[in-house]
Amino acid sequence: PAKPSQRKEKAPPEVPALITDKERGAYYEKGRFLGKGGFAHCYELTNRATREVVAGKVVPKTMLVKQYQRDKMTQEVQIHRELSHKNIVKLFHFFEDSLNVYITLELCARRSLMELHKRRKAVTEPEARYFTHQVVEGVLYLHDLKIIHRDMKLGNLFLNDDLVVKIGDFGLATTVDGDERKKTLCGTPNYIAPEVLNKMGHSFEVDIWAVGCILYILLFGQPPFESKSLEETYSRIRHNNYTIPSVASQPAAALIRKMLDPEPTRRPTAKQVHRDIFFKSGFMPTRLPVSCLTMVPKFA
Ligand SMILES: COc1cc(C(=O)NC2CCN(C)CC2)ccc1Nc1cc2c(cn1)c(C)nn2-c1cc(Cl)cc(CCC(N)=O)c1
Repeated sequence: PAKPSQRKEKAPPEVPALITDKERGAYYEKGRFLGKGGFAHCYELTNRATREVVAGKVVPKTMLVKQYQRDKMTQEVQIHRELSHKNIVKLFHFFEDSLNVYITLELCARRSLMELHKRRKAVTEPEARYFTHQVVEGVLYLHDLKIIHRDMKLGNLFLNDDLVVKIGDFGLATTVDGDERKKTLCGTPNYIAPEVLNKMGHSFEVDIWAVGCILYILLFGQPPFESKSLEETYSRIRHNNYTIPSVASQPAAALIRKMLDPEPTRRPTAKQVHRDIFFKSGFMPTRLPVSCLTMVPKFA
């Protein structure tokens, strides 16, 4: 068997205590480990000069030996670095040293909607409106720029100290030229749309499908097509086999049904979702207390 040092995806990167961005003459002190995803490990990095704390994604160059791996990372950064919106994680810098490639990103100190979901399960409808509305504003910004995220999921919806939602991880994102339908997707989105499974070509509508899954989980505490096995989940997606609990409000049920329409062209655009009656059909908080991370809020 391969020696541990040769085992590819498991070896954590060798990360120097002081990380140097030679081109900019910037130095970062490595802080605590925040988590890992794909080939990347993420740490809190403190800029030595400004004392600003950022999220630093570190990818060992040993993971980027094949050209397609380098190309994928280059595309992720090329797309992400151009973005500037309150509901999109900011990408600050991208640099390398002899061992690793580094990406510095906006630190979201309250982690992501995944951790909130694990702790709270279903949240109140005002909270679901609050979070989903911000996700839709971020998706609207991306779609206006002809960018499809393609991997919208709770773990990629980061939360800062004010519980503002920030869409991150553009590892599966792509740009659309004209009316083309994308034929390939290298990776496995979490809330995968039927047209991707059926390889019928896909476009912006896959992000709307994912937002439908996200709203469903926030309101009902579990994914709409959740099953014991991936095959069973895929079968339920192909058959559009899900139910909306009777506790759902009519506007919530109607919006979810539209976003989870098996026919992509019948799904609402991000603009139409943004204007949907669901966001006006009840209280929409302008901000949330951090206590929402752990307990049901008492709205005055
Ligand atoms: C202070 O900010 C954070 C703290 C934590 C945290 O407390 N993680 C603990 C660390 C200790 N272990 C035992 C439990 C998780 C996690 C994430 C934080 N912030 C944070 C993390 C961030 C970002 C912004 N902000 C961005 C952008 N990309 N990533 C990013 C990148 C990777 Cl490769 C992996 C993960 C972990 C998955 C997750 N959803 O937590 C995140």
